[in-house]
Amino acid sequence: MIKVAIAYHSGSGHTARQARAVAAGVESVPGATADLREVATMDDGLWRALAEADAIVFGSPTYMGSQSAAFQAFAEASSKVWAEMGWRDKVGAAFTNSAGVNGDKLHTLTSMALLAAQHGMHWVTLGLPPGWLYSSGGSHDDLNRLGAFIGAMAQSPSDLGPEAAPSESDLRTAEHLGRRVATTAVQLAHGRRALAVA
Ligand SMILES: Cc1cc2nc3c(=O)[nH]c(=O)nc-3n(C[C@H](O)[C@H](O)[C@H](O)COP(=O)(O)O)c2cc1C
Repeated sequence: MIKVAIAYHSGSGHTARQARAVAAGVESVPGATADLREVATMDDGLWRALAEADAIVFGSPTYMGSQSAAFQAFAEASSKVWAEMGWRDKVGAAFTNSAGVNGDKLHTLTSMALLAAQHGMHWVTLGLPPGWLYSSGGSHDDLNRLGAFIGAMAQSPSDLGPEAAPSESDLRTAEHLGRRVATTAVQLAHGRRALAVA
C-alpha cells in the first residue's frame, strides 16, 4: 500500500475541508491510502507518519500573504528531518486556501514548493489547465477555476463557515491533486520495484 500523508494546518476549518478533499482523491486510487495529519500538534506520531509516507502533501491557509505561523513552525521543525535528508525522494505537493480570490495564495504554494525542494522531494504540479479561461463557456464551477499550476488553490469568502466553503469546484480541484499525487507515488513505487532500486 502506498501511503500519502497530508500534513496541513487549519485555523478555523476551511483548509481542513480542502485537506479532506485531497484525501478523498488519494483514496480513489487503487493501492493508495491517505493519512491526514494536523501539523499544529507536532508529536512523535506526526514525524513517524511522515517518515513512513511515500508522499507528503503540504497544506496551509494563506495568512498575511504566506503560510500560517503554525505551518511555518512545522516547516522549521522539519529541519531535524532535513539534517538527515529523511524525506529525500518522497513525492511532494501542496494546497492552500484563503478568503480573497487571489489573496496572494501563490506565495504560500511557492514557499511549500521550496520546503519540498530543500528536503529533496519530487514535486507534483496540479496538472490542470486553468479553468474559467474564456468569457464564453467558463464559469465559477470549473475545475481549477483559480488557475494555479504549482498546486491546488481554494477560496473561502470571509462570511462563510467551513460547512459552506471552499466551493465544490475548489474541493474537486483538491481531490484532483490528491489523485494525481497518489497516482505518481504508485507509479514511482512500481518503477523502483521493477528496477530493483531504493
Ligand atoms: C491572520 C490571518 C491572516 C489572513 N491573511 C489572508 C491573506 O493574506 N489573504 C487572504 O486572501 N485571506 C487571508 N486570511 C483569510 C483566511 O485565509 C481565510 O479565512 C481562510 O479560509 C482560513 O482558513 P482556515 O479556516 O483553514 O484557517 C487571513 C486570515 C487570518 C486569520
